[in-house]
Amino acid sequence: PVVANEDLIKMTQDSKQWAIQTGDYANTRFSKLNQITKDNASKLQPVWTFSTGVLRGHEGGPLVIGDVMYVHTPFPNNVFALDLNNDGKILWKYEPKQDPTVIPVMCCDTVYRGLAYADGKIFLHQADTTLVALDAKTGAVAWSVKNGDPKKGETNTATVMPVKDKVLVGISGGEFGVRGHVTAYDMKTGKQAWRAYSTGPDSEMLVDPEKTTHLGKPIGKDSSLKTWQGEQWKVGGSTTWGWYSYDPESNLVYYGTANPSTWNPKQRPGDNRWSMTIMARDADTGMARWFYQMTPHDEWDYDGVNEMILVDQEIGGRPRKLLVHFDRNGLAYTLDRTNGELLVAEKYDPAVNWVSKVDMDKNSPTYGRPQVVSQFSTEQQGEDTNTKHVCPAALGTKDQQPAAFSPRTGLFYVPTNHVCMDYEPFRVNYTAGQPYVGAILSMFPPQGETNMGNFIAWDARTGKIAWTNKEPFSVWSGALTTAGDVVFYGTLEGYLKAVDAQTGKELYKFKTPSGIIGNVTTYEHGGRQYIAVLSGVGGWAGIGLAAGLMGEQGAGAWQTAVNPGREETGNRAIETAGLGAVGGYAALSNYTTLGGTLTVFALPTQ
Ligand SMILES: O=C(O)c1cc(C(=O)O)c2c(n1)C(=O)C(=O)c1cc(C(=O)O)[nH]c1-2
Repeated sequence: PVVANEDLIKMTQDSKQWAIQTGDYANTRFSKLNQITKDNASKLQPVWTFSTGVLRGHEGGPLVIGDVMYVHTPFPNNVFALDLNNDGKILWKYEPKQDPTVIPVMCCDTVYRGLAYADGKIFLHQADTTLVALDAKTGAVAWSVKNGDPKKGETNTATVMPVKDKVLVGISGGEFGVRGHVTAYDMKTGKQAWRAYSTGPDSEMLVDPEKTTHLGKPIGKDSSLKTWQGEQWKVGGSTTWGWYSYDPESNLVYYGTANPSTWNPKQRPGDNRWSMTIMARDADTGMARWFYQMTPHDEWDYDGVNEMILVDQEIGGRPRKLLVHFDRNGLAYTLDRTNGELLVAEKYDPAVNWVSKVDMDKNSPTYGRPQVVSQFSTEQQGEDTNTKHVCPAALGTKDQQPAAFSPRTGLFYVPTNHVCMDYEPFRVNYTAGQPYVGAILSMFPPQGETNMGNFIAWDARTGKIAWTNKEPFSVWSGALTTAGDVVFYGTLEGYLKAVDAQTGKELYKFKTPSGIIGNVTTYEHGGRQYIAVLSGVGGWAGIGLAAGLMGEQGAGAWQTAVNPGREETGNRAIETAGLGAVGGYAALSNYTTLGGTLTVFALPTQ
């Protein structure tokens, strides 16, 4: 057996540090720190700031390891080690040289969801898929390896997941027909240990047709190949650009796969397995234990990559080991994480309309499948037909912005999008390294409403919303919850907000220099609790600002680059640029502008 990385597990249990992007292996984003409480949070103040020098979208957050904070930037993926004993003085920086031609191959801004730490090293997975191990003390390169090829559309935005003696990484490029995979590299040397594809032959997917299960049944031989026409799985997307969780007890890693390519469902008949799937794999070998495909034969771009939150709660009086997942498709799933049994699947936004419900009858032939409402089926409405008012929009009821869980309230705190879309699929041909999208989109709030976001509290045992805070825009920032019964999140206009975990009541807000799409973190240093967040507007929702697509010229350039032969013109060009985000989030430019800044908050000292 491999020696467990006890070190990192211990560090994630020490709330003074923030040792992994997800807060802990279970992805709860809960901190035991309790100096800041719901009774004093109104007194919070910004106490220090740091400019990253980079303008585009800043996702993820800083790590705190001992007395050092590690801050990353989007492309070009600079890394700063800051001395917390010396007002954030720069101890070292690492500035990788990357070919800028990777920028137009990134679908949804040049974001990076943050660094990882293990074994005295900082792990950086660059936009161009170079994975680098840096000495945490000096910034010297220990090793580096290439995980993909941007010339084929392969890029990276996800963080690295260190598990035991390996680091696990995903790949982006679903909008370029990239075939998704997860790859494990040896932590000490960078040598590849295993790679598990999301689609294709059993041997390349690391599945056992008899032992790997789907809803309790063996997946059988060639389970992926049988659900694609011909060799479409080779350019069928199902990338792995989201968050990873790990359960040391079972040694299973959990993550989700993204949309099948193209976005035109008529072009790829079949269930397109295993796109849109929650996967549980053995961390040492990569062998799959169980799968659950949430959206077979996707018709809306509802990537299944959002975080899997591992919690132990009682359901029906019985303690269960749960996996809770807020999917892009608008359904929140509660599963038994040991075997993939489906326990709860409910809408976490009442606006969701493409699905009536998930079939929960174990004896039904459609068990576990969403029941699609034909009016909102982009396949049934047909190619070159604009299917109107589908909710949620392609960016989902939630996208990459991770939720948090408090064991004190038993509730999940979920940053959400409250956005609908019109979706017109059209025929595209595959060319390596070129956009392979095949749909024209526009986005807007649900009919009769104006708010494009909600921040909600969710009970995963019952599948019910506990409370909702309306937000003018999608909440694209990851939540944090603490033992002080406070929940923190950022908004696209740039506010850092603290709310009461029980009621959602707003306790504090502060407008940072730019829109927030980063994840809120906390740490303790010198006996004081700090709250840290990166601002810097961007991501898919903020792509209009981040990539300069707002005006006619910017939108026009986007149309030629992404929709060649199917360019929209005039107002419609602006409305549909950035796959609908430019029009949908146009009003954001009234509130904020670009710029990467770290802002750190604390209570005043007496
Ligand atoms: O299919 C893919 O490979 C892929 C990659 C990414 C990415 O790497 O950021 C996003 C998406 N898809 C996507 O569908 C999406 O909504 C999205 C939002 C964001 C973001 O950071 O704001 N990235 C991505």
